[in-house]
Amino acid sequence: MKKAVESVSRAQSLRLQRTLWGFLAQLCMLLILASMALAGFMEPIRVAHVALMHVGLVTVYVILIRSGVNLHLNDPSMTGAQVTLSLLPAMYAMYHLQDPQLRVAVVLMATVGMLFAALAYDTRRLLWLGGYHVLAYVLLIGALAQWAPERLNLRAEGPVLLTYALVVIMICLLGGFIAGLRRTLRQRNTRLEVALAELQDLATLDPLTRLPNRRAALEQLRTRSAQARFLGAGSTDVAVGLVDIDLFKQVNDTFGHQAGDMVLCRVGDALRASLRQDDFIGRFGGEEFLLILSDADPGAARQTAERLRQTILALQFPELPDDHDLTISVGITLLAPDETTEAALFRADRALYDAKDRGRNATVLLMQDDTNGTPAATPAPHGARNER
Ligand SMILES: Nc1nc2c(ncn2[C@@H]2O[C@H](COP(=O)(O)OP(=O)(O)OP(=O)(O)O)[C@@H](O)[C@H]2O)c(=O)[nH]1
Repeated sequence: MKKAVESVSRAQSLRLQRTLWGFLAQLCMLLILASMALAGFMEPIRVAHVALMHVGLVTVYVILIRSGVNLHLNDPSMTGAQVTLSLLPAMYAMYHLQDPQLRVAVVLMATVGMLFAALAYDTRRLLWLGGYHVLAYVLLIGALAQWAPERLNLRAEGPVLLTYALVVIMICLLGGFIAGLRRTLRQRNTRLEVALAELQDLATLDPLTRLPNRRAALEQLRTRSAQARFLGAGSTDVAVGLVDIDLFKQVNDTFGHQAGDMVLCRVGDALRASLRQDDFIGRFGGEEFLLILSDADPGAARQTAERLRQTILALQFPELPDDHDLTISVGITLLAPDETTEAALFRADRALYDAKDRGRNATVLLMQDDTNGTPAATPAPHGARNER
C-alpha cells in the first residue's frame, strides 16, 4: 500500500516536472515571437496574447496534477492534451505573423512538442498526433487564404507543408522506436528486480524451513551486536542462543528423511511463532537454530529459552507416532559489551553442550562470568543421557 502511494506520488512529481519543461519550451517560443515583434513582423499585443494562453494552459495543468484530478483521466500524464493544446497559441502566432517566411521558425518550435510526446507514446499514437499537427497547419493555410491572403505565399506553402509533414513523420517513427526501447528497458528492469529479489532469497533464506540461513543469521548477529555497542553497554542487551533438536538422527533413521524434513519445518515455524517480532531465529545448520533476542536480561533470556522448549514439547507432529516426544535443548548467553560475536556464540554452544549433557530437553543459560563456574539450568524433565 505504502509502495503504491509512493509510486503514484513519484509519477505525479515527474508529470509536474515534464509540464514545467514544456512551459520552458513555450518560453523559448515566446522569446522567438518577441524578437519577431521587435523586428516589426508581429504586433506586440499578439505576443502578449500567446503568453497569456501559455500561462493559462500551464496553470490548468499544474492545478489538475496538484489536485490529483489527472489521475481520473485516461491518460494521467495528459501528454496528448498538452501537446495538442499547445498548438493553439502556435497557430494563433502563425496566423498573425506578417511575413510568411517566418512561419517556418514557429513551425519548428511547434514540433518540439512532438518530442515530448515521443517520450511517452508508441508509433501509432504519435502518428495520430502528428496527423493532427499537419491538419492544424493545413487549416491555418486555409484560414489565411480565406481571411488574410496578403500574409500567404501559396506557392511556398506546398514545400513547407511537405517538409513539416515529413519531419513530423520522422519524429513519430524515431519517437516510437525510442518509446519501444524505453518500454523494453523498463520490462528488463522489472525482470532484473525480480531476479535480484530471488537471488537475495537464495542467498539469505534456508530453502527447507524458509527461515534465514546461517549466513543471514551471522550477519544479523553482527548487526545487532554493533547496534548494542553503539547504544551503550547494558541499555539493550542481546541474548544469543543455540536451539538443537534432540536425537534428530533417530527421527531420520526411524521415520525417514522426508519425515525429518517436515519435523524440521514444523519446529522452525513453531520457534518463529513463539518469538516476538523483534527477536530473530534462523537455521544455523542441520537441526540447529540460532536465536537472537533483543533487550533481553538474563531472566528474560532464560524465560524465553524455556518457553521455546515447552512449545516444542507440546507440539504435535503428524509425521511421528503420538508417544514420540520430540524435544529441543537450548543453550543461551548474553553478549557482553566487550566481546566478539564469535566468543558469545562459542559460549552459547558450550551452554547447549551442557543442556545435552544434562539429559536433553533442557535449557542452560551461561553468562560470561559463569564460564568457570556453574551455569544456570533448568533440570531435564526426562530424556536419555547421550554424550555428544
Ligand atoms: N531430514 C533432515 N535431516 C537433517 C537435515 N540436516 C541435518 N539432518 C540430520 O540431523 C541429524 C543430526 O544428528 P546428530 O548430530 O547425531 O544429533 P542428534 O541425533 O540430534 O543428537 P543430539 O543432537 O545429541 O541430541 C543427522 O542425522 C543429520 O543427517 C535436514 O535438512 N533434513
